Amino acid sequence: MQAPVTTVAAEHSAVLEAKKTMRAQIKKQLKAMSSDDMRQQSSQIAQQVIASSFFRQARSVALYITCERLREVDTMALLQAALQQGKQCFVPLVEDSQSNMALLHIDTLDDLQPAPPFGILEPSKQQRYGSDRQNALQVAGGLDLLLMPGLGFDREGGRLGRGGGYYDKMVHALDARAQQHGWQPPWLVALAFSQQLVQQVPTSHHDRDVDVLAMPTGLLRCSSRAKQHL
Ligand SMILES: Nc1nc2c(c(=O)[nH]1)N(C=O)[C@@H](CNc1ccc(C(=O)N[C@@H](CCC(=O)O)C(=O)O)cc1)CN2
Ligand SMILES: Nc1ncnc2c1ncn2[C@@H]1O[C@H](COP(=O)(O)OP(=O)(O)OP(=O)(O)O)[C@@H](O)[C@H]1O
Repeated sequence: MQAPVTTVAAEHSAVLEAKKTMRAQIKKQLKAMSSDDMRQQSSQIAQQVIASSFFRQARSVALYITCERLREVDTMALLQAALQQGKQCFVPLVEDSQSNMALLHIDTLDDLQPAPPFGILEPSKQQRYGSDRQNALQVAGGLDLLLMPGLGFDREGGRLGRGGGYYDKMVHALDARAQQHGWQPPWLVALAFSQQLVQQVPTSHHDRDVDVLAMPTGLLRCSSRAKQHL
């Protein structure tokens, strides 16, 4: 039987409220971290990822470019390793405030420039010679690996983002394309400081769990696919 609309709406607003509260709590924890702690954990996380089978085997990788203000796990060492190993690299370009983001191909760090309002480095839409950059939804065979940011995570792979819905929407599109062609969906790997691991994050129906949580102490295999194949 379908739940009455009012119950669904009440449940929805309870989840939104719980997300808001948890975002505020985790932001406080992140603010309390020293730069040394952040640097050290970021370097340990990068080492774990670089040594992993999902990174070594990936021909195409999408990853966010760390923003100091957002106090995220630093991805620079991962981007450099991926470029050096000849992997195809894709990074986010926010298109609008309706959860639309593109993951665009870059060849070098010089392809990035700071974008308002947070100064996050983003690729230009076009390459130097005017041609459009390839987008992760066009990779032949599908994207292999998506390294994701977020605020809070749990051992089951639950992920609490910043509320923009950008990654939810992108993952949905990547999964749909993989399914349409009978390809493996990309490995979803979230990068997390130890301060970001919580008992359980509140989730809505559109939130997709990640496969792996990369933490300074090791890789947590969350999904059954990760437990079986990694
Ligand atoms: N490094 C990085 N790049 C990314 C994301 C991200 O989370 N991290 N995004 C992921 O979606 C997209 C950008 N979307 C964003 C959506 C919301 C907020 C946001 O609300 N930020 C702050 C406000 C910080 C401030 O004012 O200093 C917040 O969390 O309160 C930031 C980015 C694409 N690129
Ligand atoms: N697949 C989707 N298509 C369109 N809108 C979506 C999709 N997934 C989520 N959204 C919208 O995005 C908004 C924010 O969702 P939510 O709070 O779960 O974001 P988040 O997971 O914290 O953000 P992000 O995915 O960018 O890290 C919601 O209003 C939701 O309706």
